[in-house]
Amino acid sequence: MLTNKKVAFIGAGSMAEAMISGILKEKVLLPQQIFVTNRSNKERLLLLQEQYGVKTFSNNQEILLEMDIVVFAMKPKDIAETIAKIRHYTTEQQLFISVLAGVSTSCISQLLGHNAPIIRTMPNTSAAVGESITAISSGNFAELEHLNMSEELFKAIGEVAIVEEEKLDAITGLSGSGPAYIYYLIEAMEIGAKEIGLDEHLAKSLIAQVLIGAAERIKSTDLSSKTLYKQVMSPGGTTEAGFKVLESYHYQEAMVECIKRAAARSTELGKLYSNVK
Ligand SMILES: NC(=O)C1=CN([C@@H]2O[C@H](COP(=O)(O)OP(=O)(O)OC[C@H]3O[C@@H](n4cnc5c(N)ncnc54)[C@H](O)[C@@H]3O)[C@@H](O)[C@H]2O)C=CC1
Ligand SMILES: O=C(O)[C@@H]1CCC=N1
Repeated sequence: MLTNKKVAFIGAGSMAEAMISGILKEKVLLPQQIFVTNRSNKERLLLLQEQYGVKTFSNNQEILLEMDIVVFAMKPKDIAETIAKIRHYTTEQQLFISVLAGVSTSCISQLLGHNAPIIRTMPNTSAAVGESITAISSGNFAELEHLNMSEELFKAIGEVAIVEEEKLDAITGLSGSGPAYIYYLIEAMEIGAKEIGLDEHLAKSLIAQVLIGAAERIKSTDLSSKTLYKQVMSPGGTTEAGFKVLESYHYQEAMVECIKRAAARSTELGKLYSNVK
């Protein structure tokens, strides 16, 4: 479906790079089908050009008219300004894909000023190792073919879940930001490991395998997470002793509130930066 399609990435940050590297690794697109632009950092574009063989462009927005798909990969705060600059080089025949937190497809439609199809998505940085979970939703004016094309693109960087757009803010708070919560946990486990005298490299590999094992387990069983952690916990044993400390710090409540706050922030970002009610 993506054969001969030209895809432009507007914004060459970490998310765009994670996507580009996965897409090329899986040969979903060839380097010459990918065009990337960034606001100011020319070195960044050069680096992507050298590393991935993709084409880059700047100050040449006319080239956008040749694109079949335009991926918005800048920060939400930059969406209105970006679209104001490029909208004259866009058409209703193109597909627009957004990875932006919070920004709705109706907002993007209004900023574009025409009825091009828009797909809103929420990947995560595990895309860099082909393990993103990307939620994709069919937004304004999008047909099944646009959803299918987007699905093909995002399957290159991991798994895909097709959802309704109204779920996207919640998903952003859970799985878009999710890798950061896990890395924070890992950092804490690393500090703990050091304090009990374990070597840094050994600790890192132990922690990584604990996470991989737990993730595989949760995917392959119908048992609840509660049952799984209870299976680890022997009465009067080590895990129970550790859990008592976690409970005294309200660890679980903190994570619940963290996810709720991140999801609410996604909604706020949409309102803050869209300039559209
Ligand atoms: N980093 C993450 O974990 C995830 C990020 N996202 C979303 O992806 C988007 C990008 O995030 P990151 O890659 O982390 O940000 P980033 O800050 O690394 O990259 C954004 C890039 O966009 C460029 N940019 C801004 N305005 C532009 C314009 N008018 N034209 C061309 N380039 C422009 C900036 O110069 C910057 O290099 C955000 O909207 C974020 O909500 C979504 C899922 C996960
Ligand atoms: O922190 C953020 O706003 C972005 C969206 C999801 C992950 N990173």
